[in-house]
Amino acid sequence: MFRKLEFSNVTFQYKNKKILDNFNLTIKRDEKLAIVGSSGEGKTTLIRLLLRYISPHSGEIFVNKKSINEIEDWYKMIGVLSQRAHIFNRSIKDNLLVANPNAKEKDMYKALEMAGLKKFMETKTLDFVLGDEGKYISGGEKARIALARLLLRNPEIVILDEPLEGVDKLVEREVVENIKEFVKDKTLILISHRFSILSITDEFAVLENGKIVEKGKYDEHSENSLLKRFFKAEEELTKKFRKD
Ligand SMILES: Nc1ncnc2c1ncn2[C@@H]1O[C@H](COP(=O)(O)OP(=O)(O)OP(=O)(O)O)[C@@H](O)[C@H]1O
Repeated sequence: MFRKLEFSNVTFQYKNKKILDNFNLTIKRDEKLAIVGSSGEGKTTLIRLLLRYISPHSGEIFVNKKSINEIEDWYKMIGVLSQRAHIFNRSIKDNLLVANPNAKEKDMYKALEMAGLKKFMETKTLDFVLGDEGKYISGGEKARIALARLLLRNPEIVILDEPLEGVDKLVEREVVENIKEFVKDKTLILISHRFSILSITDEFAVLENGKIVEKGKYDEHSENSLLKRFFKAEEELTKKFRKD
């Protein structure tokens, strides 16, 4: 059972470019944390480290106080929704069975609906073939198939990288509510620029210059923090568009 994830003095660089620099972060079971940072700060790099696609150049990542590399069922524990989900040239059903071979059709329809694909499914059956890399469906639909897959997998730790990518505003609120319900008894790491989804986390960690510079509830962040500047910028943009 997952209890604790710990990045301890992790340093990672691509060629000469340092991305993470003595990075420290602890995430406990059931915590719901958003990682906020400007583009290129290393949020996706963090996910790749967690997936063990890359390894720290120094420092270590611990899961339940053991090295992440020693956790045998790590891939069962975590589920990642990334921006580059792989869609197979098979039916919707097969694309979902990859996540959970025991899933029943009833569960698949429920997961598709929770992921915001109710309307999409009104004209299709589970046998609909998605095409090579999902060429018969839109980018947003691909992202939501990937979300449905994650819902069916039901991992202990959920990592969401821009989960609302391709979700249009009309169903956004519903999808956010569904994700909120889904992660209620799970550990969540969320990366997003969309403010509606950030509301499902309890805490925000701000990534800047390879480190977490602030972590805490919204009110605990300083007035001039990147987090508050992000929120303010979004608010001002909304106001400006309303006016225009
Ligand atoms: N394979 C790679 N080789 C070299 N540089 C890379 C590689 N992958 C990413 N980078 C660089 O590392 C930095 C961090 O990338 P990363 O994708 O982790 O950022 P991010 O915070 O997720 O950005 P965004 O919010 O735009 O998705 C970026 O400057 C990026 O250009």
